[in-house]
Amino acid sequence: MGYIEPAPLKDEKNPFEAMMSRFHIASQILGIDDEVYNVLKSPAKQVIVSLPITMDDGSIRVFDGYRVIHSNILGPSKGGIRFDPGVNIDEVKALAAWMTWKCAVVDIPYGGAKGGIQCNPREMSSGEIERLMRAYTLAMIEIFGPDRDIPAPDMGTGPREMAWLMDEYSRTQGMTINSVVTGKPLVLGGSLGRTEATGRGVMVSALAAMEKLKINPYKATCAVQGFGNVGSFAALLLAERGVKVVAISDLSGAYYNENGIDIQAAIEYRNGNNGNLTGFPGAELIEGDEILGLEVDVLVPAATEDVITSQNVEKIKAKLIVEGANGPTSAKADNVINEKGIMVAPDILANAGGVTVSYFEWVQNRLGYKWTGERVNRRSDRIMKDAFDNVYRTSQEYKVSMRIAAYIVAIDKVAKTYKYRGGY
Ligand SMILES: NC(=O)C1=CN([C@@H]2O[C@H](COP(=O)(O)OP(=O)(O)OC[C@H]3O[C@@H](n4cnc5c(N)ncnc54)[C@H](O)[C@@H]3O)[C@@H](O)[C@H]2O)C=CC1
Ligand SMILES: O=C(O)CCC(=O)C(=O)O
Repeated sequence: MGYIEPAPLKDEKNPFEAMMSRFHIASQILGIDDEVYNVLKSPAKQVIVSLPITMDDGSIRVFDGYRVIHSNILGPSKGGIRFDPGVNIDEVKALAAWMTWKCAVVDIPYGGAKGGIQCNPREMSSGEIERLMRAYTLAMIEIFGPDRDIPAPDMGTGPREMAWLMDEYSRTQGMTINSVVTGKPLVLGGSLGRTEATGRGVMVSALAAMEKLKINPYKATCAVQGFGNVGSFAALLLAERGVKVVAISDLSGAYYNENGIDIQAAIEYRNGNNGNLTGFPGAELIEGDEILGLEVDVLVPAATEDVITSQNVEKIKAKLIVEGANGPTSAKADNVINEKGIMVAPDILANAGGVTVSYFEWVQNRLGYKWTGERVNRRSDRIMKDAFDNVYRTSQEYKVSMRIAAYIVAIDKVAKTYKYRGGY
């Protein structure tokens, strides 16, 4: 490959730039040719829609909706839908590309996509959210499809929203097509294990990394930022394996207990408290950002992008970072982390348990058959562990960080597949 200037990092907190900077480094190491580089860096399709919704008070509000398909080289594109006030096109582009790399790292036959709506679901009624989800589905009717593009949950969405999407899509087709979306409720063809899957994959990655670092889980401490789907299950499953989770956090603040937090109690509290930890009595309230600088063995950022940046990376004391969130670490912070010798199980590896079980859900829907939870967990654990070992081996072989190694594994697979397919 001829020398290609890396996209200059104009804005450290721009997730697409962060993705591109790692993509560039790994592509250079692999020496992929210019043609493939240019194909892989460019999202295949970007769709932006305006969604007028009748609110409960009778007024009409217009929401911006996005879907970006980064690549369908490995198969139909796959990726979640985010409901958050911060959603924007650069974020969705980065998240879509990360899906491409993630599916390749765990070797499942999907390309990458992501969608989102700029909205605040915490301030909307269930009826307003349902109308928004159905309008978004109709606007994307030409994009979605069980062999084209298959959405799933992400921040701010869950099984309820996926059920509405499946129903709206099925109405337009005149029959029930449950394989158009994953992360559905069990009664609609959801898979056992999908709700916990991303957190479970984080736990498997964390234990695999602790083994390499010779950290005994029964003597280890951990802090988990974000207490939604990913963070709460990661915390619960790590605690079940002996790790002392001393801190958790969400948008309401961070909660610290040096003796370890009862995670099951925290989940029950959150579920009965409008989905957040405000007033959680099992720990002391500390400043939200303090969670990143705690004296712990393992740090699990499981909230959102760019929480670890050049501004706060020096404060990190953990020996291991396991990224439950997508893009929690900025590209600038990577250098400091590497200099400090902190191991990172990167997002495109550590949080791939969710899409892995989404794949199992899609397979089950297409077979019209249900797997047991035991089968789902056994197979996803094996995929996650094999992927971890592969990325670790690659990092040793190329003498690079686990993050760059994960990109090398992914780009190599997608680039080779592109070459075999040819004809572009
Ligand atoms: N749900 C899934 O299956 C997957 C999610 N992810 C990623 O994991 C991350 C979290 O997603 P979910 O758990 O699904 O979302 P969620 O909406 O269920 O939970 C997000 C949690 O993070 C908290 N949060 C948001 N911003 C925060 C901040 N600045 N500081 C502290 N806490 C904050 C929220 O209060 C909430 O507790 C996102 O980056 C998402 O893209 C990655 C793979 C799959
Ligand atoms: O389950 C899926 O298909 C995608 C989940 C997701 O959006 C992600 O891994 O970031």
